[in-house]
Amino acid sequence: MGEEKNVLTREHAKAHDATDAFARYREEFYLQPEVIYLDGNSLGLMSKRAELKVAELMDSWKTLAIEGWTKGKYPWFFLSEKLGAMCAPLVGALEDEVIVSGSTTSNIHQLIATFYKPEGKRTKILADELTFPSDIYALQSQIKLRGYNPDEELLRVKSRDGKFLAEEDIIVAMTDEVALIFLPTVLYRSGQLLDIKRLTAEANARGICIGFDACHSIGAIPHHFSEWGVDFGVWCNYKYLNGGPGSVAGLYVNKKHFGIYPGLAGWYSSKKDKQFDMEHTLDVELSAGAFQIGTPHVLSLAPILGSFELFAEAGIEQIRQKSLKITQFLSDLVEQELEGLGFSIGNPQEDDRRGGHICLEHEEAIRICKALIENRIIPDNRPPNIIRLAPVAFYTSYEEIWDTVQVLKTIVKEKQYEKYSKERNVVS
Ligand SMILES: Cc1ncc(COP(=O)(O)O)c(C=O)c1O
Ligand SMILES: Nc1c(O)cccc1C(=O)C[C@H](N)C(=O)O
Repeated sequence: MGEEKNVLTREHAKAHDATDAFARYREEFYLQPEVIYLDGNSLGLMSKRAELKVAELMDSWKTLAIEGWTKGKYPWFFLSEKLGAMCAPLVGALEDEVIVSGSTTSNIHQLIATFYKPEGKRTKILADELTFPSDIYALQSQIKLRGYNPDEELLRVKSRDGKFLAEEDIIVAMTDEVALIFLPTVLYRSGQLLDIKRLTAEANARGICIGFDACHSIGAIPHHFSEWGVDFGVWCNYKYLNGGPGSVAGLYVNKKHFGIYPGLAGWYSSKKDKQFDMEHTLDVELSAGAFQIGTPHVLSLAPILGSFELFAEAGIEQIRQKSLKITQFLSDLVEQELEGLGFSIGNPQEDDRRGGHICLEHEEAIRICKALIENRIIPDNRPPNIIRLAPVAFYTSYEEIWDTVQVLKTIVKEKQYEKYSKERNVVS
């Protein structure tokens, strides 16, 4: 006799919520009434801490004006570095290996412009065919700027199944023609978590510079970039880090590269005590701060200040444990409650192979998403057939997960989705 699996019920969800150490953090966020928000992998919710810091930074502008650069509770001139130090534990780096600056894509440009050094036969950039389009556009344009043809120099490791990447295939592609490797930590559609440590070791062994786009892992998964020898990393702060729409992004550069001249230099690349000498010779900052360009977006930095406080209090390891438990609960409920309704789980099941969102596959993904939204459950969808559901440690309850799966069952059983068009929304 096979082991009888316990049937999960709403009572199980309630029991998990009753013992969830993160339940108390829900009151730290503005939860929309009667809404189950599962799109934190695209845009995180506003926290009351974030709101407070925006008010404080606005007040510093009001009361200090130009003196706000060096006076007040959060002197603006040093704010990017302060936030970098607060973010460092989330990527496993030294405080001065991280800076909060730019946007994800502009930081990709900055770091590829800095570290892509095509020479002789070593001219290729190794990426992958599943990576986020903005990453590819940035890589293509950077290759063109060097006078090379991206069709020849940009390599994209193929997926064997259209969902996942095999580390073996990536390693085989690390030939002596590769000048730089740029990969996601977590794939934005399938939620696959790559073996960053292994890939970095293999790249280092071959003398190839390797960087990662950590948009879908930072704030949900612990990293040890510095210890692993990762050369550089980029990420946005508006997803799991709840920094607000369009919030300033983050980047990491390993200390072994300190002193390198930034590919995209500006006066904020300068050593702090030299910047206002106004010399035409840039005295490059000996930290990740060298990869800033211009004046920091102070009011967009403000919410991140509040949000990072919550991460410091909660701890990324504890956040990951909640995330693993609640995404597993969602997966188990999908298997139990949605059998025979055309759904499949599209992300890896193993804890050490999955990120913070569940990739739920269905041929009617777009229309089911529209029906979920009408039921006030907020996911998003991605081609070809993916509904992304991201339970977030800080503000998602187990009972919300139970309710979500019940609504999914009703939407499909009653064919509620049939009333919607098959076209995706302009922003999805
Ligand atoms: C993996 C990944 N890389 C890059 C981007 C682009 O980021 P941004 O628009 O902030 O430059 C996103 C999200 O939009 C993303 O998910
Ligand atoms: N950056 C976004 C935007 O400017 C508008 C709407 C969504 C986004 C996102 O972050 C999408 C997200 N990176 C994704 O994984 O698809």
